[in-house]
Amino acid sequence: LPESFDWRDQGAVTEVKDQGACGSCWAFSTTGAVEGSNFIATGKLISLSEQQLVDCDHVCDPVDPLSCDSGCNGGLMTNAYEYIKQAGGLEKEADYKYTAQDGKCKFDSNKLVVKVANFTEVPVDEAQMGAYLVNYGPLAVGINAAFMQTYIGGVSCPLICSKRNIDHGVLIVGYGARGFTPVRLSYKPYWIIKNSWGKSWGEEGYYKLCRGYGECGISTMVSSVAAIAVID
Ligand SMILES: CCC[C@@H](/C=C/S(=O)(=O)c1ccccc1)NC(=O)[C@H](Cc1ccccc1)NC(=O)N1CCC(N2CCOCC2)CC1
Repeated sequence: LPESFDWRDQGAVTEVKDQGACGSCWAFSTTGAVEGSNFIATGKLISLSEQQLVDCDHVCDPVDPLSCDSGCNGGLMTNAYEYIKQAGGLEKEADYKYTAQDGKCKFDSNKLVVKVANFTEVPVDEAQMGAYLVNYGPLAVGINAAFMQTYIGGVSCPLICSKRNIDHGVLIVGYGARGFTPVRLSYKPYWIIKNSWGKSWGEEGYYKLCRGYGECGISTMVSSVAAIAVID
């Protein structure tokens, strides 16, 4: 496994987006994972529609039927993958634009560009997450975002970030480690996380979270688009 890896260097990640005043983080995490897998499968980077998920995806979690995807009121990436499989795929961002509010479903099956054949939940520990990332592409993860609101840059490693209150969906696009020094005292491995709160948040929209401690529950709800069938 390489010491550091970043899917942005391969051109597999679209620009940082902004969900606005709408609890649709789950939809951005999902499109990010599908955009990455689609790039790996086709070499083409296509920005995909979160609004289609916000308006049209009301899939419920099979385990917890009360937890259904509900647009600006929250959702789960694993439910969203199921929706994409059932709906037949996703439209481009340009064809189904983001409005940051719940709307009537305007799905047009003639405009599908990407079809998800299958997805996997990644039940591994943080050490193996790097291998999944390198092999399958960016990972959609749930995280406790308590310390993200005050984040302004650098490697965040909050000591008391609960692993249980997972409340935000984001995308791991890579990993690295600050401080490659012989003494390795300041060696701080981190995950490179794409957020959906605009480019002015964090480091141009990105969050660096320390790696190896299961920080903020980063390794508890991990999923990736294992198999993607492409249209066009
Ligand atoms: C109101 C939902 C807010 C939204 C994210 C908003 S946010 O703006 O990114 C943000 C997050 C944290 C701090 C501040 C701001 N969070 C979610 O959608 C998170 C994302 C997530 C959590 C756990 C694992 C994976 C992904 N999902 C959730 O919070 N849930 C899934 C849907 C569920 N509902 C059940 C009843 O019907 C309505 C929906 C509620 C729990």
